[in-house]
Amino acid sequence: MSPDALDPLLRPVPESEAELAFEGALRPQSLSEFVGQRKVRGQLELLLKAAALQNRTPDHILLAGPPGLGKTTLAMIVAHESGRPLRMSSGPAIQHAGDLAALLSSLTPGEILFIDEIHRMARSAEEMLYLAMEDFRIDIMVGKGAGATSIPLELAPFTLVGATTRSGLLPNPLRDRFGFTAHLEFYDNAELEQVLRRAAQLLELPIDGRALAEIAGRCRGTPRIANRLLRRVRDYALVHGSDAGLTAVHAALELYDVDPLGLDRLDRAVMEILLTRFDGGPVGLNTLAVSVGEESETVESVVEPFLVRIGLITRTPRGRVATREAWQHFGLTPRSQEGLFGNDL
Ligand SMILES: Nc1ncnc2c1ncn2[C@@H]1O[C@H](COP(=O)(O)OP(=O)(O)OP(=O)(O)O)[C@@H](O)[C@H]1O
Repeated sequence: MSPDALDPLLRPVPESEAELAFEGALRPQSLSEFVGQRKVRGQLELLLKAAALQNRTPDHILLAGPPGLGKTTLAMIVAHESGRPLRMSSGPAIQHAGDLAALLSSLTPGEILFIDEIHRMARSAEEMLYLAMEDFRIDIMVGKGAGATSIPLELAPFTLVGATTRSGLLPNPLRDRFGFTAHLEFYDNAELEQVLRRAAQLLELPIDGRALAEIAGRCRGTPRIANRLLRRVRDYALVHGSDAGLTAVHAALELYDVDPLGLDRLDRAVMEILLTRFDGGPVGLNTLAVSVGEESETVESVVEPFLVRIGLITRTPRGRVATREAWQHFGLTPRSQEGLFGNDL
């Protein structure tokens, strides 16, 4: 199952044209509008200013972190702040070195090239990218076998902004060619309230602070989910002719099955299997993924980072282990007391 198949309300990727338009309308345009990630903002600001002062293309940038935390938004901001055009592509669209060659050779001088999910690019294209990033040059192979020759092709200088939810999957030579890697973290509740306040203003939705705080606490530390929950609360208030207050928030989130911790169906499935079938672990990630009928990549990049962050599971050398808080949250009791908690291992 891909992230597309997750709970429609909480899934990390947009599901429709309407959703994309909604996201687009709420996207911050500048670093100063971008909420949270203070360190990353400061680092990017310095990098862009230095490039502007030297009148050169900014260094290549890698944005790493779970879905929905603002990687695409930051790529757009980099282009906007540096006054350069933006070209957008994605790893899965680059299946052959030829796809990448066509893309790179069509760039205009100084263009920002955004490659989302860069870890999913074809291996042959990755190798071509090394040279392109370093020397703004590629070698095009013509012919096959003994008669094959390579023709060098000069490229216009460009800045690559790569985004990945799995930076560990990138080969070192590729990772090393980025001048700067930003690791995006989950947002805290105060930051999410700020994201929500800004979105409510843009949507012209009157909503009080307690309602915002309640949504902020249930959106998996993720701005995309925060905005999506806000939209459901707005729908609820509209249909019921009510205020978008705490009552509407509770009713809407209950209707959509959003857990008080913001856990979605897949989070809950992973936790329940870990607690009930494996008695709290330790258990390997692949076994967990197979048990919930999910790909390991989705469990590792979408589910696990959040569960670790809120302290429901810990990673140990022997596998994933449920914490004391996990047993409490699910109202379950461990079968045996021995070696159950991550802290005790
Ligand atoms: N720091 C932020 N401040 C305000 N809004 C944000 C912020 N980060 C993300 N958003 C909002 O969240 C939504 C999702 O952000 P974005 O598409 O940039 O995430 P992403 O990390 O690229 O996700 P994916 O990995 O799934 O492509 C956008 O609508 C954007 O407006």
